[in-house]
Amino acid sequence: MTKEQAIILINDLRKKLNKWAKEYYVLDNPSVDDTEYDQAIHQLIDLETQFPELITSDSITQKVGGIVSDKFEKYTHKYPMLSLGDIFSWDEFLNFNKQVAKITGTKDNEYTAELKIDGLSISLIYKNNVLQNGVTRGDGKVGESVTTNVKTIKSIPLSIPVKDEIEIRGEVFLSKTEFAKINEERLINGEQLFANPRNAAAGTLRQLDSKIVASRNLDAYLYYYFNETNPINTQFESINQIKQLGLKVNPETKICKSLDEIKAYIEYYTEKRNELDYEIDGIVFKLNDKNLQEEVGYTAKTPKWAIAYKFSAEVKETKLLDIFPTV
Ligand SMILES: CC(C)(CNC(=O)c1ccc(Oc2ccccc2)cc1)c1ccc2c(N)nc(N)nc2n1
Repeated sequence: MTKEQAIILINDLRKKLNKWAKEYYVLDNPSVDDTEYDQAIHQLIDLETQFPELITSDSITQKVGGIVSDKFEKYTHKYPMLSLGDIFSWDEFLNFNKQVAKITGTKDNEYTAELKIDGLSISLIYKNNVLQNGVTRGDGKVGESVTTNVKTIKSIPLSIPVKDEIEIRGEVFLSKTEFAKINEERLINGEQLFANPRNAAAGTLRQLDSKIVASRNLDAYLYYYFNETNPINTQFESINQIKQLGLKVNPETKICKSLDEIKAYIEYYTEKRNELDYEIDGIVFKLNDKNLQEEVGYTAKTPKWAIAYKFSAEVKETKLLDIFPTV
């Protein structure tokens, strides 16, 4: 095969594989079966092995990991990764809304409601269409560059169809199903078990061997979009834009236009959380309008236009007999 023929084949395979990967890992709606996908990826790997000069950093073959780092480089966030104030009751939410109303002039504020995934925060920097960096939150100002590991997360695309420099942030997590699989394997190998999906995700993302990271199916839901060139006016539109770019957003996200809708959302997910295949530790409410967000402003560490409504820590049912077998 000539190099020219290989270039045509490689580009066709990459286009197909990127589309199929997005359908499978982001939209959870595959259009081809695993066999067809696996055949195409092996054909691409063979071609890239024959013509290594045709390998590009955003080729899907680069998502399989294999680089072992000795440490992670520090990375200073262009904008701080802020944290959230916590509340634990409906009365506290009413008080939060009252504080916001002092600035916005109305108690009928429009909020987005977003599930608070129990994972770890990540910041993705794309420039010239390509994923340049994946950085942990760290202390909010300086994080660790875990780009090699982030690239192995199947639902995070290595390229997006926009050239601007864009920062997309969200939560990396392990599903309950994946967490159980990993701990089962560790039990068989006599390794120490992870305490919960959050610890397992954090331990995995900070693995120095990206092959191990690729073997554990980390996932991510993104919720923060920042594009200096083309800013977006509402939080809900930002999430839509993230989705348009081919990244994964949480499908339970809604706009709440009244206190009744907010109360209903809280009640619904307080029950429904046990049915989700990922752990959540609360709900994040954000003033939807970005101009109002800037008016309400920030404290040193948190926005004053967002709040985390935390669920009471799950009380694991423990039977008395488990504790006092002689009872
Ligand atoms: C709201 C924000 C704190 C993100 N926002 C920011 O980090 C942020 C950072 C600088 C901003 O603007 C500034 C720029 C320069 C200086 C100061 C602020 C604005 C927002 C946040 C934090 C955790 C979240 C979580 N676990 N789940 C969901 N669903 N949403 C979350 N949202």
